[in-house]
Amino acid sequence: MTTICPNRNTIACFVIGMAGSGKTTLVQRMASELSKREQSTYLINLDPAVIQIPYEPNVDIRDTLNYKDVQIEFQLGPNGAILTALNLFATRIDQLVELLESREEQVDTFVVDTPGQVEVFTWSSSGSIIAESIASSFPTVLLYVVDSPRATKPLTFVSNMIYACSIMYRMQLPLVVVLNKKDLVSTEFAQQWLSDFDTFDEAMQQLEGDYSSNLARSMALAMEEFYRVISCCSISAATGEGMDELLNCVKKAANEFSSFRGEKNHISVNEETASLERPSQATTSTTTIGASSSQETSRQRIWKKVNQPAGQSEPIQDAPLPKSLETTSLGEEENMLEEEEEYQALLDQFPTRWHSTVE
Ligand SMILES: Nc1nc2c(ncn2[C@@H]2O[C@H](COP(=O)(O)OP(=O)(O)OP(=O)(O)O)[C@@H](O)[C@H]2O)c(=O)[nH]1
Repeated sequence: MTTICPNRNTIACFVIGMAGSGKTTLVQRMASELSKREQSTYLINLDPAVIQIPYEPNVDIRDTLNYKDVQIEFQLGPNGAILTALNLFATRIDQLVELLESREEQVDTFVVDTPGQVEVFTWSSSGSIIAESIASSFPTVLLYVVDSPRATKPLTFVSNMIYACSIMYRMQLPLVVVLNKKDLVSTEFAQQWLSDFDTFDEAMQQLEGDYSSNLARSMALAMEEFYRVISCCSISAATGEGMDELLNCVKKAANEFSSFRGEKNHISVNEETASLERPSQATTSTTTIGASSSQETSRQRIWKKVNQPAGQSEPIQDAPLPKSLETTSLGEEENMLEEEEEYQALLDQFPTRWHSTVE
């Protein structure tokens, strides 16, 4: 018996949060702070719609596909195009994981920047697939970035916390709440509201009588357990203040991930091989992880997930697969090859160019 990832030292951090909260600035800051500590980072941009980023990503979704082309090709609005771009990217997640595994020796932290439309990543099947696939190989942590000046309003604060809580439960990964922009506003208010309901209640009393204030108070009360288990830190991604605290929180969360997965993921060596196998090599494996059916390859599982309706976290067991992904007998090989080519042609509409500054 062995485990998938608990002993791996390279940590993966997904930086998520509302638009404008400072995710991209934080990714850049993490790279520079870790570099000062002689630790290397590997940066991944998953926002297909971003025009300019202030760091040089090692992997950039924009190299894989053109967001504008997706919008025109599938006649989609901006959010639909981001979602479709992520779906297409998710079909290649096994390549990404393989690439990250090949960089493991040189890299201390993978930092993943996500789209500003937070729900597009956190509530889509492709977002889960990408996060789960990386978490199946590396200790993975979610950094939920909060725009602190905006969160000074109690209602915005509690909405942010409910959102963070729902993301943690949906993605099943440890989460660190990062109160950003502390150079603009003291974040003490948030630390107090998180640790002491009475102080939050006092702030809410100023909105007394408002329907939403009563709701927010009861929600805050219900959230107390969540507040107890999450870790929280205050930083300024712009100035670098608080980064020591953040990096400590990341380490603790990664340890928590490792000990949790260490207990959960005791699976046989065959199963481990099957879960990480490249689709073309997956022919004789007879084991699988979790709820997936017994002879599924990783590509089959991904295909099912990408095609399942939004909001459905478990793969649909009988979701239609392209024939090329079904288990086939030797007699069907010719057909399979044809359909494999069709499938590949679909993917090849979007030129892939992984580039790496680590090399
Ligand atoms: N003062 C201050 N400004 C910050 C800080 N972090 C980010 N900003 C500013 O906030 C704005 C948004 O920052 P981004 O890093 O682009 O935020 P984002 O979450 O990646 O934005 P989207 O990609 O649109 O979701 C920029 O003008 C940043 O310069 C901070 O710690 N302090």
